[in-house]
Amino acid sequence: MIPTALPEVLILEPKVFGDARGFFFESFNARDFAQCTGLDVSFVQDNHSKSGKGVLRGLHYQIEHPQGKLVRVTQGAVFDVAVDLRRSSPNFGKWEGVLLSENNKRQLWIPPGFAHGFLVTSDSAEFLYKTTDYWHPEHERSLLWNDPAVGIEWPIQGEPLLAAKDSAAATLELTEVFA
Ligand SMILES: Cc1cn([C@H]2C[C@H](O)[C@@H](COP(=O)(O)OP(=O)(O)O[C@H]3O[C@@H](C)C(=O)[C@@H](O)[C@H]3O)O2)c(=O)[nH]c1=O
Repeated sequence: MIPTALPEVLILEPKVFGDARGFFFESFNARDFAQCTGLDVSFVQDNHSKSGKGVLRGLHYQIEHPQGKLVRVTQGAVFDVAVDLRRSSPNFGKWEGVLLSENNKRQLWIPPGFAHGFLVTSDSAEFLYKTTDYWHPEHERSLLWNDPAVGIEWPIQGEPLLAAKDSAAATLELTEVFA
């Protein structure tokens, strides 16, 4: 496990077994996850998306039923970002960005209370993640990806491809946050 600048956001690197056939690794093991993170969480939903180069999804969170997310990339590469939205946190409004790719096989743990998003930096990317709570569309919120008050340094020149809801997302000043 590799810590990040945001102490609750963790990078996990699975042990990959390569041989003449290809590779094998345990992409999730509940006992190892609990042991190496010290967390007692259970995952209830798995999601899978595919996106083209320059697509930016996020920055998403649920203001009620907040989800912890364990995210990874099985094809291509993304710049994955978490933003601490807990007002009481010393890191409120701070972000962390990590390259996740099919090659490095890194996984990122994003706890409840954080917004999450990613930018596809390869021609396309398949993105898989586990969540600790179910999707509650009525509680979904989007933080504006390029809010200067957050200042995420996205590795992009020009404009990303966004969903309408993400183009119209709220800034940190105006969005609902966690206590
Ligand atoms: C998130 C979600 C969406 N959907 C549906 C709703 C919609 O018709 C379609 C696409 O949804 P979205 O546009 O919200 O997909 P997307 O923009 O990929 O949303 C995801 O973004 C990343 C960054 C996250 O962190 C996730 O939690 C999630 O918010 O899928 C579900 O059925 N279940 C779900 O859990």
